[in-house]
Amino acid sequence: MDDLLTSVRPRTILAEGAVWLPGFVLSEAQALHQAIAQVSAQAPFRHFRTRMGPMSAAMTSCGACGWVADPSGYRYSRTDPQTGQSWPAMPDALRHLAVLAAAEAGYAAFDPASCLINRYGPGAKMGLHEDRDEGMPEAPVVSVSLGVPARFSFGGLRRTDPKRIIELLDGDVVVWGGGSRFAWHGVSPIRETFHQQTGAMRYNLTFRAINAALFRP
Ligand SMILES: O=C(O)CCC(=O)C(=O)O
Ligand SMILES: [Fe+2]
Repeated sequence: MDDLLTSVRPRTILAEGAVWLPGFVLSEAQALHQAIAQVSAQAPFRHFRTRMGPMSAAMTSCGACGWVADPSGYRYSRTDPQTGQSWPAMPDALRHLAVLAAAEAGYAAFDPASCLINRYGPGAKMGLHEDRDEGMPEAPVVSVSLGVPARFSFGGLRRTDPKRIIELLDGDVVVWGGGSRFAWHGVSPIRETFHQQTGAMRYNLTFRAINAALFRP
């Protein structure tokens, strides 16, 4: 079955430096779910409030720093503002898969400092944006999808550039770096469907190398 799906959904270059690896982590989904449960037991999922209101995706992080947002802006922080503690360490299984996926996409020696975990329920989305706050333009972003499908838009370096829309399924990985490191991307509202492991939820993990000079307390 895996082989069939893999042949029907071959790896695809989305743009220069951006590769979609369908099903790349499917066989490790169980370990990924365990890692998410372990991280979120220490650093619970929460909906950050930005200037625009609460985000529809719930988030948590692990690693040396985590992504945080409040009405004053976005940043990477060494501590979880909700608990006042350091973010949980990045589980080895997560780091290992992210490094493997990066290498598979042509990025050797990827060293992620952080993994941001997004949890999307039905209707949750992520508006078009660029991942710009990492200060490591040479390192890619490695994005892992689990659970129900998502329509992912992947564009160019200008917000208005044409977008490719792909359906990300359980176990899919997208890696973007090089000429696509600052490509605009976003997630359409999640449709109400069911997945054996996650119910109505979709999880997305993005692994990022981050310049330590940018970590805030
Ligand atoms: O959920 C996704 O597929 C993308 C998430 C994303 O772009 C981000 O967390 O910056
Ligand atoms: Fe992003």
